Amino acid sequence: MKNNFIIATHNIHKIKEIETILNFYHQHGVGYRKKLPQQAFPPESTESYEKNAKAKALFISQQLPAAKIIADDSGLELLAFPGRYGVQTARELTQEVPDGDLNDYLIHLVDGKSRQFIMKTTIALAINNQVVKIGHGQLKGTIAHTERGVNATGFDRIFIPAGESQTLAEMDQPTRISYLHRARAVKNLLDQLGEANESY
Ligand SMILES: O=c1[nH]c(=O)c2ncn([C@@H]3O[C@H](COP(=O)(O)OP(=O)(O)OP(=O)(O)O)[C@@H](O)[C@H]3O)c2[nH]1
Repeated sequence: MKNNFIIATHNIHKIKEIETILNFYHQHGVGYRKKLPQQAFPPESTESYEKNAKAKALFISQQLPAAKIIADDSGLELLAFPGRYGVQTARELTQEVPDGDLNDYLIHLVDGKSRQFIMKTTIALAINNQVVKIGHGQLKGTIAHTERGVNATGFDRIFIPAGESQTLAEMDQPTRISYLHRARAVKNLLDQLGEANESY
């Protein structure tokens, strides 16, 4: 069955990526701004991806109770800096690199150190003010020495999945999607709903 999901986030890049991922799995999604005026989401906690994803999904579900609301929380974990980023990635990176180039910053942050990272996503589905499913996804790999690839933007230009030599942005779309932390979380959620099988 093709589901119509509403994506609860203020991040337009995230909306586009989740729309693409859902289409890849023969599903459909649009940002909440297609249904509601812009909202001020409650502040995120520092405790867990799951708590933040649930809070964002429930916040929009309260206003659109009949809809299937999905929200994710994602974070970067670096082996070289175990205490940094993670659930606070958006806040910490915004403070450290206010208007700058995040990729350039990360490339040099790990110079001379372990370049290994894990990107994690937790995605929550809320319907009628209740969280009904939680999906998880992660990608392990290394941070490239320079940005590479034109098939995607953002971290995809510096993330090299473990066992690969190309960045995500150098890969074709099906291969790239198979590695994306957010796509893996969406797939995990759809699997739980019985909506994503290998025949797609
Ligand atoms: O290039 C990227 N590709 C990605 O795939 C990705 N995933 C996360 N991030 C970064 O991590 C922060 C936390 O993300 P986050 O889940 O807290 O979302 P957010 O605060 O931007 O939006 P919202 O969903 O909370 O409204 C974001 O701001 C980005 O700096 C990414 N950057």
